Amino acid sequence: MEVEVEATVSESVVEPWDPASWRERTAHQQPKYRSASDVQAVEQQLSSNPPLVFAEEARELRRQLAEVAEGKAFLLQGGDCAESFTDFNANRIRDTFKVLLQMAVVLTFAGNLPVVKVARMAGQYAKPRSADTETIQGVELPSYRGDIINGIDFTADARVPDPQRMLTAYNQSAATLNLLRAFAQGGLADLHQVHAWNLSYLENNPQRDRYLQLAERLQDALEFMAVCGVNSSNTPAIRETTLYTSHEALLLNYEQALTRTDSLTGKWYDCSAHMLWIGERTRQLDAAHVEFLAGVWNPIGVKVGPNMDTDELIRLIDRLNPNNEPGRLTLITRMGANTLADKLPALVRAVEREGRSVVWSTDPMHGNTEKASSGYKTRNFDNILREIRDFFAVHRAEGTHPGGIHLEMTGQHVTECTGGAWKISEADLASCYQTQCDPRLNADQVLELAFCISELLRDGRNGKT
Ligand SMILES: O=C[C@H](O)[C@H](O)COP(=O)(O)O
Ligand SMILES: C=C(OP(=O)(O)O)C(=O)O
Repeated sequence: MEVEVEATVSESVVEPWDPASWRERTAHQQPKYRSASDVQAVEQQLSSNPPLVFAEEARELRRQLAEVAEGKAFLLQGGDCAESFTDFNANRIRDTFKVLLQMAVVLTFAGNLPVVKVARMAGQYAKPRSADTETIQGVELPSYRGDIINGIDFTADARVPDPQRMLTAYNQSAATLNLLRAFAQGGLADLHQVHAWNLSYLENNPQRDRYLQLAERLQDALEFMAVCGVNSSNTPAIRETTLYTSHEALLLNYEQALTRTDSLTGKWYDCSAHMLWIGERTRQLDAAHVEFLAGVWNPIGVKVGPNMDTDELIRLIDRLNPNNEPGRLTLITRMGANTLADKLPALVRAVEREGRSVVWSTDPMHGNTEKASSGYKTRNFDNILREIRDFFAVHRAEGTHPGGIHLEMTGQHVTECTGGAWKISEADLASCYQTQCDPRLNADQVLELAFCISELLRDGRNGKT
């Protein structure tokens, strides 16, 4: 399934960057399409389609992430493990939008820091896999690699990579982005709505009282401001928000086709999303994904797993952010609750020693995947929380800023991760297990986590470690 294009360019040779220069490198985790001419036709179509985002928006996100790098803001990044073509509807988009915003309100209020909101949405359609094939009851088929590549049904036909899927992903991303922009600017994000949201949404939530207390304090603050003449009609900051989009830049044919020169600055931007990241399986220094993202000016992220060593990290940082610009690069650690406290300090010290400016964010999901006895892939809430707590503790000890969190989550009431206040057990997983690939936190678990993180942020503000 995986195409390994021979590497022909050595790391030390500096070639002029071009959106196609990744094709000279080894491209991991790419589909093997049956017809090169069909792929080219789709690429051509995508290249002539309008960009999904505007370069200036990506620059604004970079400016905001620079604030995070300097310890003056916090990054909240989250959304589906993988978006789906069939479960594509307004309610799902709305529910994830709402839960992200609720989290952001909790974190802003407690942390007293602006929260930069970045959704894993409007383009998160491609998945790297551990194995090229999967076997069920003796039948072996190619792995599902995300709806942009092949189908999830376990049939030989569905698993054939189809380039036309890139066009569907583009169209659905455009529609998702359109709705997110409408929600963000059209009144759904009004802080006055916080009460309205939670009444139906949190009805049975064990955290309901804590959330209501916070919402009431927020309401008091808004009423006080209204008395002073500051309200939704004269202050957009109360009525509107900005939610940026992001996804793993995995399928490079698609990313290249959406890469454009910005008319204002003449620089290249990947206009498929505001922020792109490189996954743990594709971050090899001399390979295609690093080559591609090194050349675009979007803010970018890179996953940092437990095997990263300090030299490799510094070389990767220098390759992706050679001018050491704050806001350009987010390091998303995903080490596992049992490993992070051992591995992270050396990496943080090396980055500090070398004077590199990065945003440190934690993905507490990908290092904590386990298999339940029923066979479901799951993650336990306590392990997720433990990795987050250790992340904060390491950064507090090193005097650096625990800058953000990266979650696979949904606004739906799924049962994919065990634990949390509702004590989802392994036996409960079957009742609503809907993910395309990896287990997500559900709406209640996400909100519970937001309260836990808000306490960590508050402790930091009060100087506790
Ligand atoms: O989301 C990340 C990866 O795509 C996922 O964890 C891979 O899962 P696998 O190990 O089942 O292939
Ligand atoms: C594949 C992902 O993560 P990682 O690269 O860290 O495994 C992901 O975030 O979807």
